[in-house]
Amino acid sequence: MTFLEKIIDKKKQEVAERKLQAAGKHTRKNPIYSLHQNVQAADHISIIAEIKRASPSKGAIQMDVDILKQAKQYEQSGAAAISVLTDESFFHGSLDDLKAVSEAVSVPVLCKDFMIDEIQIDDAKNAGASIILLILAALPLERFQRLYNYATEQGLEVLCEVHNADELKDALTVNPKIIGINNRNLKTFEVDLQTTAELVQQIDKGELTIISESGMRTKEDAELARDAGANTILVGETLMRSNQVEADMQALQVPLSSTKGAS
Ligand SMILES: O=P(O)(O)OC[C@@H](O)[C@@H](O)c1c[nH]c2ccccc12
Repeated sequence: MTFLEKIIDKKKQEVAERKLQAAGKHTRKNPIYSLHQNVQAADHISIIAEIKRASPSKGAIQMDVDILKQAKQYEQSGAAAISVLTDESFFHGSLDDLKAVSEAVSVPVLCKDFMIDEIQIDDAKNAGASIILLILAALPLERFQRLYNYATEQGLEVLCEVHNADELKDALTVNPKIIGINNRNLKTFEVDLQTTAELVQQIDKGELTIISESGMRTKEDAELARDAGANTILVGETLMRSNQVEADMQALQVPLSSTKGAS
């Protein structure tokens, strides 16, 4: 069984238990913000900065992080959105984290979880998310399409995450505005930044938000993503371990017009 399969099995149990509880009260306090608009307006690579205490591939990253302090630093450093891991069992996050962050900042917040059911989308919206994640590797095509439509009907943006050409082809069936290319294979945890370059070629970019996700550490990595054709990067571990978040984010926000070939 791959890790992704283990996570999805557990998620199915959690969703079944969740459905036995009463519907969540509508306690959302913040408006919905648009990542896509932020990205289109920027003249540099946009950053989705992630709050991630731990992960199955890395174990503990920063368990005792002050998430509000971290989120505000991300916002002040120009984050186009903030990603909050909400999975409890494998990533030590929660919807309470997402709610706290959403109420503390004025940028869109991405609910980073393994979505398999509409009820998770309702809960994410209720907690303050502006964007949800749908992972093609974790969903049959028809389920992906339904969840995509459901989330957009709720006014949320959807990050459609792919890792190979087949998943990309499936994602494109919904005409997504936001495509994330995960450089980390969620089945093997291997990271290869070339994944972005290989898959971007197969997208008619137009006005899409194209995110290179995972394994971003340096300015050179951001330049590689940009030169491949991405306009956004999603950065977790590097920023969680950084003791100079603002400087690191500055360095990663490389200008969008590549200077390649200029004399
Ligand atoms: O910490 P990194 O290598 O910067 O990666 C961030 C992000 O891409 C990663 O957390 C991620 C990408 N897709 C996911 C799906 C589920 C959980 C986590 C993820």
